[in-house]
Amino acid sequence: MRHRRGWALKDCSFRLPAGRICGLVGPNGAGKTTLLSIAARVLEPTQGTLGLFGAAPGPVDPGRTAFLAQERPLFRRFTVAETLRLGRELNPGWDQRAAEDIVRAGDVSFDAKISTLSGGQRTRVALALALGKRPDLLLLDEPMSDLDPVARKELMGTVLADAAERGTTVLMSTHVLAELENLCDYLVVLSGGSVRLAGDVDELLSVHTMVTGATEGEGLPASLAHHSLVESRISGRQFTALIRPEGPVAGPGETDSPSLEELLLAYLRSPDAPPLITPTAQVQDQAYTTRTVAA
Ligand SMILES: Nc1ncnc2c1ncn2[C@@H]1O[C@H](COP(=O)(O)OP(=O)(O)OP(=O)(O)O)[C@@H](O)[C@H]1O
Repeated sequence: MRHRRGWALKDCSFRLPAGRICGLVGPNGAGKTTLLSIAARVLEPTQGTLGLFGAAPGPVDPGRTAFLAQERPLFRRFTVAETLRLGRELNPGWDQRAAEDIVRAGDVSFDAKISTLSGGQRTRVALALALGKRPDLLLLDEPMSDLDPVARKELMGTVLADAAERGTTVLMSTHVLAELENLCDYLVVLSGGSVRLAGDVDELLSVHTMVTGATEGEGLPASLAHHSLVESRISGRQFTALIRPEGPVAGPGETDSPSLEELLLAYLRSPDAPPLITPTAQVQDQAYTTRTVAA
């Protein structure tokens, strides 16, 4: 996706298997909203293609995708009840009860006008609208940003339970790294419009190792040079490094598995680290990658 100021997304190819809950992480301006908007067909990419639901790129039933956009676009003059009614009339597979349950759980009045709702309440209604559609693909742009901690847990629990029951694929951007651990089983990290990391969370964690120990001289131990270095920090005479081992990790220092938050922080701090796209996340079919959509 190219804007007048330059590329918002470039060399951005990955595959998200069906039924996975995928966290989309990256610094401000990395291209997360752009990617979600392309997936939701709100934006047409300048180049490249998007394939949905295992089909070759082409028209898809818009009812199969729901998008919770960052600005939560709702009609301000509608009441909550009218908003849900709109959802019901526009979507053949609409589930009124599921949508109402989400609104009710937040004690939001069905008679309240959207313009009078708080940011978090608006997010709740927008999420009710998205989940009421019963989508196969749920695209969430920073769903937790204006929710209080209790509402976050409750609503993300609803999303997860719903996805588990119906096999929904979820792609969710967030800056709340600590909470991703309990939410996602798949991950895409963007930086500068490109994919830095993509794949199954367990697989990504298993191919990385944290090493800590005493520095050699003032730097990292020479033995670490045999591995791919993602990030290292030196504090006094101690170092901490996140590596992708290229064999057994020998030499001084203790090794440990990184937490998901440690893994993500290391990649976010080091945009020049070598990218890693695991085999399940690689695009196999050339048709998905090269066709020019619009001049
Ligand atoms: N309509 C536009 N015109 C010009 N540039 C744009 C436009 N929309 C987005 N961009 C640029 O594209 C890049 C990616 O923006 P995007 O909103 O996708 O980032 P993001 O990862 O969602 O950021 P954030 O975490 O701040 O929400 C940014 O550099 C942004 O300035």
